[in-house]
Amino acid sequence: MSDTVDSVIVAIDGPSGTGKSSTSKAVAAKLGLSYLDTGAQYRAITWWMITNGIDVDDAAAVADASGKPVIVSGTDPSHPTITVDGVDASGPIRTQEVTSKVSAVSAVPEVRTRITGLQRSIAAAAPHGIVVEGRDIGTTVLPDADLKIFLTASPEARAARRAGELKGADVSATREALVRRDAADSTRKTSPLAKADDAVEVDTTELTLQQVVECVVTLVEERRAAAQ
Ligand SMILES: Nc1ncnc2c1ncn2[C@@H]1O[C@H](COP(=O)(O)OP(=O)(O)OP(=O)(O)O)[C@@H](O)[C@H]1O
Ligand SMILES: Nc1ccn([C@@H]2O[C@H](COP(=O)(O)O)[C@@H](O)[C@H]2O)c(=O)n1
Repeated sequence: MSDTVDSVIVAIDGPSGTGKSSTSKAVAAKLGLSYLDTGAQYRAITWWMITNGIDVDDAAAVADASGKPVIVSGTDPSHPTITVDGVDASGPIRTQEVTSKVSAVSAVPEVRTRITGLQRSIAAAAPHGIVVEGRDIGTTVLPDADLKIFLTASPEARAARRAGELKGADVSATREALVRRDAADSTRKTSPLAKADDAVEVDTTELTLQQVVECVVTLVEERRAAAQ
């Protein structure tokens, strides 16, 4: 376990729409831990590239600019925040344009090096431990995490969940878009979306959010008990 007695580092990875954010926030709130949405950080740097006129398909230009934006993540699970150069980016990072461009930006090695460093320093500073969610947390960012979870769900379930959020969205178009994004994230060379060998896989297709949260909380408590 991490240095402080009750401190715990939990890594939650998985494809898009499997419930990482909802689960991670609820688990962190229940256990008094900090929470970090790493996807929001990749979205934030993508938004900065777009608003500063950088062609996101030009990997060299993205790499050159990758050190410029100042990205700050607030880690309270009941009120997570993200700013870029001091500006609240929580709304703009959720647009369709950012969603369609984020995989190109997050595939650039210089971007990953920058954001991974940020993630590690946030995790190290969390006073009681942290739940960090993303695509490569268990494999690359925090390979020594106390507990690693890999969430999955069928593409149909994930598309139905997302389409439910985006009122009136077409489920099959939503399914195609998320499958395409997963494929890009899983096949990039640097730190692709992958399950760590020692991660616990939880298929959420038939589970309610509450059941998934209870499952993860139980796993954390088991790890804590085993470490006593
Ligand atoms: N087990 C579940 N059953 C039903 N709906 C769920 C479940 N888990 C999450 N959801 C809903 O599915 C949607 C997507 O969840 P969430 O944003 O947590 O996924 P995610 O894995 O973080 O997605 P992304 O990687 O795209 O950010 C949300 O509307 C959430 O309320
Ligand atoms: N650890 C991570 C987290 C995210 N990404 C990239 O960001 C995109 C957006 O993530 P969401 O969770 O907000 O959907 C995702 O599609 C990845 O391209 C990443 O590379 N590594």
